[in-house]
Amino acid sequence: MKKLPLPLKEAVRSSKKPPGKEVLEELLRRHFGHSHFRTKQLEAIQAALSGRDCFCLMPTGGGKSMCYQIPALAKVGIVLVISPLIALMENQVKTLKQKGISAEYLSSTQTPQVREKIHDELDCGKLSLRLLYVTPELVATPGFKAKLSKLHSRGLLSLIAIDEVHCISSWGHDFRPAYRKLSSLKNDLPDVPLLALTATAAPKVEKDVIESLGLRNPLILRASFNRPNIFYEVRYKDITDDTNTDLFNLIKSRGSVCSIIYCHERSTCDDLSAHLRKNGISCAAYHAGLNDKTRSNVLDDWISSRTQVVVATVAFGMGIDRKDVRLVCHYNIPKSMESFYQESGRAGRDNFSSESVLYYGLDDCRRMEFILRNAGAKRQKSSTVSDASVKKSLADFTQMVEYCEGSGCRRKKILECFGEQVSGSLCRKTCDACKDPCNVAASLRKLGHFSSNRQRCGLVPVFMNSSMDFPSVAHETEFWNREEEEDLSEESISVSDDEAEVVNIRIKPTMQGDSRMELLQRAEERYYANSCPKRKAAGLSEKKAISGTLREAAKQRMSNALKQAHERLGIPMVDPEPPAALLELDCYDKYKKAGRAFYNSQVASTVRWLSSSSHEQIDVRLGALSPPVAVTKKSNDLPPKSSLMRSQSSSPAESAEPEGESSATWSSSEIRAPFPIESSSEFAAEKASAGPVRDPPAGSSAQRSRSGDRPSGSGKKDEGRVESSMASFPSLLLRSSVL
Ligand SMILES: Nc1ncnc2c1ncn2[C@@H]1O[C@H](COP(=O)(O)OP(=O)(O)OP(=O)(O)O)[C@@H](O)[C@H]1O
Ligand SMILES: [Mg+2]
Repeated sequence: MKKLPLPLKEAVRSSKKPPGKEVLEELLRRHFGHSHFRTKQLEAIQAALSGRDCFCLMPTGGGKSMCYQIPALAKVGIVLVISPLIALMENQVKTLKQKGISAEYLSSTQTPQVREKIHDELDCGKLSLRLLYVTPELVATPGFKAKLSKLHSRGLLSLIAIDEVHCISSWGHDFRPAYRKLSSLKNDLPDVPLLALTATAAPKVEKDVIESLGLRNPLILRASFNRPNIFYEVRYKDITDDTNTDLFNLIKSRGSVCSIIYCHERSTCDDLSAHLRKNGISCAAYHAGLNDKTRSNVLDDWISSRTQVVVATVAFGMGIDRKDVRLVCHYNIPKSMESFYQESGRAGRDNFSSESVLYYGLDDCRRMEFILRNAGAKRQKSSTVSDASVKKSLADFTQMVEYCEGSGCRRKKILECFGEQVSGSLCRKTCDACKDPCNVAASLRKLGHFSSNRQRCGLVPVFMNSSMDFPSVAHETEFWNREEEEDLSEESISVSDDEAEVVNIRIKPTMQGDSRMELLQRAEERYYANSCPKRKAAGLSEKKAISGTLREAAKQRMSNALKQAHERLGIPMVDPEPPAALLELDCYDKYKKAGRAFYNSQVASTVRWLSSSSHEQIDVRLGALSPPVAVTKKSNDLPPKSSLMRSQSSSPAESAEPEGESSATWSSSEIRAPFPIESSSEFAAEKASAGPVRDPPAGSSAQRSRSGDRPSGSGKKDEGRVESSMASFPSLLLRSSVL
């Protein structure tokens, strides 16, 4: 419901003198229901109202938004808020409107009509809009710049607030190139005050922000980074029997509280989420490999409490605005205290007691170290990063390792990393080291034994013991290919940026199947990127291409998920590989043209689906995917091997079984698709040469792999076949093992 303008507000807005504390507190109470300002809010507001530039550093959840929302109510004209995320803008505008405050946002996601209406409002004589949220990309456009100049010349632009301003600095953790374009604001609109807001405390970021924006004699405000309502704890993977079980027990023991679990890798998110769900926890994965729709559904479900736990990469980041998150777990060590603080800080934004639990593992630690080295080495090649920045990344990471491997107060350690010197008594037993020092010391002793045993066994020492100068293994590690997200809209980049997504470091003989597969996949992707121009010619960029190795890895994941489904449902276990191949093929058929991101997303959702579906549901789906089954006397009523080696058909005309195929063999020891898979160039070539309806030669890959190809199950040739709907999930598994 829209509130009538307050007489107070109108008086304040028309006055030339900046309002005093009492008046501002009254606005705070009247519009937001809070009785007093938090630390530094009042100073920031008064700076903005007096026309002074201000750099405001406040912790996550500290109340930065209020620093520009109150000036919008207290001064004539509008406040322009530059924000990196549409989701964030939407959210704030919605909340403000609910409070009767006139606010809008402009973005490409809105309809032309809505945008036009906002522009009309900006152009009209009597402006009622108080806050306008925009992206940095929009601010940089000449059209919008002209609009701002016009508003300014009419005396209607009272403040420009730049939220998440650390995005301007490549030293920050969320560098966003478009923020750089904001540098011209001060020149274009010199007498409009700028309010720069961030929770990123690195002094280098602060300097960079002030210089890049050209802030003039800014008031610099820094609030304490202490989050007294968060309890900090570290658990040690290497001395824990089973981390997944430990994590499950932790979540269970807290009841159905809203939680976030951060992981480095997308596949870990999918698998961990499936594991927790299997054990009865309402849970979903969130990462940049999922399509926009899935991500937005996951977010909606979590925000509205339909899902309790989100297992996410760093893509679940800025703008996640749920205040009652009670538990944030890190399944892998973050790359810096900065990242850890931001992520763990998503707990307890409502100031109620919350927890941060970090699972520290020596392998994770080594992995992250290598990644940081390699990322630096890679960027150095493109000469954008100096050796100093690699050293800085490693130094930042060392702080994180010290946090985990130290026995002192965790809170003190965090605050020291942000330059705050505090006494140990500040914590009041709100971290594991202060609450139970003996236990932490004992864990660290065990970890020490474990680590020296590893070294005796010839494994490389852990980070804290390793030299900063040991030979580079950069070529053995690789970041997740971030560029694959390029086709997402520029405005949603921050949501999709899994910066710390990592893969395993080196192929060791002991490496688990999935890790090996992932590493091989990267190698294959690199190979294609460097040496396969044919793919480009075929119209499939290498960034989007679905490699054979990726498909093998996906089949392996399906196979594991099927095994887990079998355990969960108590179905007799047989070879899951053929049904896994069918499920993978289904994903491939649907998304081969859309590209890798969509394919990965579909694979992940199938794995999730397997983790929660009933026997009947799986049965029906596999039945629909499986080819017709031939009943032959020769094979003791088992279907011929060929029956699992074809895909579905929608066209009876294309259904005749090639004679030669019935003798094809199936080896359960290797993962195989139900038929040979055409390469993308083959696919493109066929597309180019084939007519709309054409029967390819019997046995050709085109005939076998085209989505919809399938023997009819009727006609003379197919006598004795039974329809695929009769093939049940367990029987499919059983059959395949015998075959
Ligand atoms: N003076 C205040 N008194 C009580 N609550 C407040 C006050 N100011 C802000 N809040 C509340 O604090 C919460 C966090 O505010 P806000 O979203 O502005 O934080 P933030 O600093 O922008 O955090 P982030 O860095 O995560 O974006 C909100 O629920 C807000 O209503
Ligand atoms: Mg904020």
